[in-house]
Amino acid sequence: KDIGYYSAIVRVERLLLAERKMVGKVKQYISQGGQVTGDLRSYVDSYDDSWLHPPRDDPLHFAHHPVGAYLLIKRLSQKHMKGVFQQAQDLIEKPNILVELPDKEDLEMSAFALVRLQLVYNLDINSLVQGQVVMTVTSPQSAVPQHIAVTGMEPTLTLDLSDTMFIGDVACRQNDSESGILWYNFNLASADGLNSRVKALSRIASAHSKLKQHEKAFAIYREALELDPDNQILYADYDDAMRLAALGGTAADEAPAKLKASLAKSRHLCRLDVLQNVAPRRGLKCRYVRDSPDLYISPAKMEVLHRKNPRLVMYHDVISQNEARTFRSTGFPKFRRTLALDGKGRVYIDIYSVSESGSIRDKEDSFIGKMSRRVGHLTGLSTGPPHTEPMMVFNFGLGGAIQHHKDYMAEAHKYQTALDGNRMITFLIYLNEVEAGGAVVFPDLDLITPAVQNAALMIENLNKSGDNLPRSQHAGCPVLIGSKWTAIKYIREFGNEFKRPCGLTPDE
Ligand SMILES: O=C(O)CCC(=O)C(=O)O
Ligand SMILES: [Fe+2]
Repeated sequence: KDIGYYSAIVRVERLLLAERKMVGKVKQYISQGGQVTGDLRSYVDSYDDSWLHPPRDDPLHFAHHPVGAYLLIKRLSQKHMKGVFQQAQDLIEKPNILVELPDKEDLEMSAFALVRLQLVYNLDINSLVQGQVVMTVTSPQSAVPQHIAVTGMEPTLTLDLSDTMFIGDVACRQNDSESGILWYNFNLASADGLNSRVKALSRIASAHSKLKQHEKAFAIYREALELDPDNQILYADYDDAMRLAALGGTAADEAPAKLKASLAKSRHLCRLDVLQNVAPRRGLKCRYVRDSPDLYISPAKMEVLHRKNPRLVMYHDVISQNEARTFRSTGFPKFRRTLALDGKGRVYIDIYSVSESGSIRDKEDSFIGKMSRRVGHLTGLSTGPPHTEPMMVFNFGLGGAIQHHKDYMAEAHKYQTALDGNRMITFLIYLNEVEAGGAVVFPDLDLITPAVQNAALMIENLNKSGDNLPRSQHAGCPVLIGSKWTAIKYIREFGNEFKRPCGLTPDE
């Protein structure tokens, strides 16, 4: 599937609105004495009315909250919902509310988004099941972990034991058994009877077995068998685990070690960003630049974040609120799942990098052409033909992020860059404000760049001699609350030989 509800939050927003509209209309119809089928009736009756009245400052709040988005997708991915929506549509005729409903993959991947967010931000699962986003922070100074609330409690956004069990199962299926155990442990701690206790234990044991922690797995199977000595399935599972251990491993490969290690590189910066923003943001240091004649009338406000190797500059107010909106609506119809590029120049889906994006050439759209030229004016570089990449517009998905990477093409697939030269400069424009998460971080520089609406981040990927700057590697932190939109213009080397000539020394 190349689009999905989990891979762009804007789709969840639209789903939320479609559902809200449908429920409102049906309730009105019923209150006027209209008759509806049982399915439709029980659906609107069980719809939580507080979802009809979101907080005034964020009408899309339930799509912007990770638990809200998960619950919405869960509710509407149930098989009978298609029929329910069809019935509602027949009653109402106009306006058209029928939308493509989420499917099993959307549900699975929105559960996995919760796994990722929990992992990256060290979220407290006991709080998350009550709709509260709370980070667990362990500091060297104190033995007791501290809890820092990012959002308040939300009684309408609660997860039950079947949700946490499902989320644990999804984590294990996506080869993150360590996270799976955390979620199952919640079930174990909240088990209210023998059956649920045994069920949680057997899931935990099987996860340990997958992680090749065989002794631990055996001990937990034995604990479960003591509670439920006649459970034949448990015996069979225990047997399987012993056979696997004897064979020296498991059939399924616990693969994400590499992915998780790469995640760990930027994780502490992502956590720090959210923690800093719980406290008031620090003041910014700006200066005005007039590097190009086009900027004499309206100079750009420029903030140097890193002087060299690589040079990183934040330009403030490069677009207006209206232009940000036009960017978003121009990009959306072209959206497809963003693919990652491996070291050999092949594309693949990275389950830890979730966004959708679309690319638009300057010639295709006059607004985009105008924005490209503005990027040219701001950077003093050529963004026009013949050597240019189309503008890219992104919206991140649930827990959407981008794993750390370098924007230039490495040696291995230089052939891809032969026509236009390598990606010399990345110009990243923030099209909205993200409530929590979504910062761009530079692990080698220990630097967090905040997402500031209408501002742009300029990243130098190559030095003036065209050498790669590996310290430019960066990651986009997972979106914790809100929705993240960006536009990116990658500026190539060719066509800019005279605008950005070699420096006086090779390392400039
Ligand atoms: O938007 C972000 O957070 C970073 C995106 C990025 O680095 C890229 O697409 O090259
Ligand atoms: Fe990048």
